[in-house]
Amino acid sequence: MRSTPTPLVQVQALALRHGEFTVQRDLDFDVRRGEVFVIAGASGCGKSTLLRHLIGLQPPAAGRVLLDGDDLYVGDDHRLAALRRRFGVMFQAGALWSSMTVGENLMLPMRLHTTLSPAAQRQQAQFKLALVGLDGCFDLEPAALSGGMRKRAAIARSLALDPALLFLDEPSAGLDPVNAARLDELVLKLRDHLGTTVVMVTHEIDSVFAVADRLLYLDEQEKTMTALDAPQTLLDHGPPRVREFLQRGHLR
Ligand SMILES: Nc1ncnc2c1ncn2[C@@H]1O[C@H](COP(=O)(O)OP(=O)(O)OP(=O)(O)O)[C@@H](O)[C@H]1O
Repeated sequence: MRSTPTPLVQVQALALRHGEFTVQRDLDFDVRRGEVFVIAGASGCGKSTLLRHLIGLQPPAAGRVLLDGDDLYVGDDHRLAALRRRFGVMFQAGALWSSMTVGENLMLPMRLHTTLSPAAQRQQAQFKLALVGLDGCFDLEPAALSGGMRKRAAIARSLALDPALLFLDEPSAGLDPVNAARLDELVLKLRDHLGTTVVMVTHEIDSVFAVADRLLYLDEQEKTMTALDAPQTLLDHGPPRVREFLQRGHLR
């Protein structure tokens, strides 16, 4: 009998609080290997707070977050740092160090966390830049890139250590439709060509339908998750507030 692999991320009875204020409670879900998993919901429902819990930045008020079966919040900072090296993160601002070239930005995590030679680091950085469609940008300053290019460079940097799991916070925020669509294509490329599992927060409904295998809906009024399924299934058969949320963008 074959045993099922442990889900990459397991969230169990998780409660999110800021001080006394409960943002969300009773969150129970798994992120499966190789899927694009989108976290969605109305503004202020707790998407960013959940993301912070998933990447080891905010210990839960209750419940657990497991990465590959390992509890993120058990043990010392050293252990947490080692667990965090297993995934990549691109924050909303997608900030790169402005004092370094794009290539140096990509090489920095390798310099800090690997034993690769400088030549190998350079080769890896160039490979990652090509992957996100930024060949030839290695020696540029980040300021010379457009907004969409900067986001893609930030994604390339989050891939520096070849993570199996990538967290993206609002990757297409502030981008025009063409660049937003390019970013969606990149997310699908990472999933389909590299087998990367992607957990993504987004407000963009078009993007949800373009990339999400499953969507987790955090309900602001119920203060818990009220849906987890494929976007089209939720559009057709989800709870009323989730259908309304998805229709708003989808019928534009
Ligand atoms: N550091 C904090 N201290 C206290 N309350 C906070 C803090 N950060 C967020 N909150 C509150 O927690 C709730 C959830 O915020 P969060 O930013 O996670 O929501 P969100 O769904 O990501 O919102 P948005 O879609 O607008 O980015 C909100 O009511 C917010 O005001």
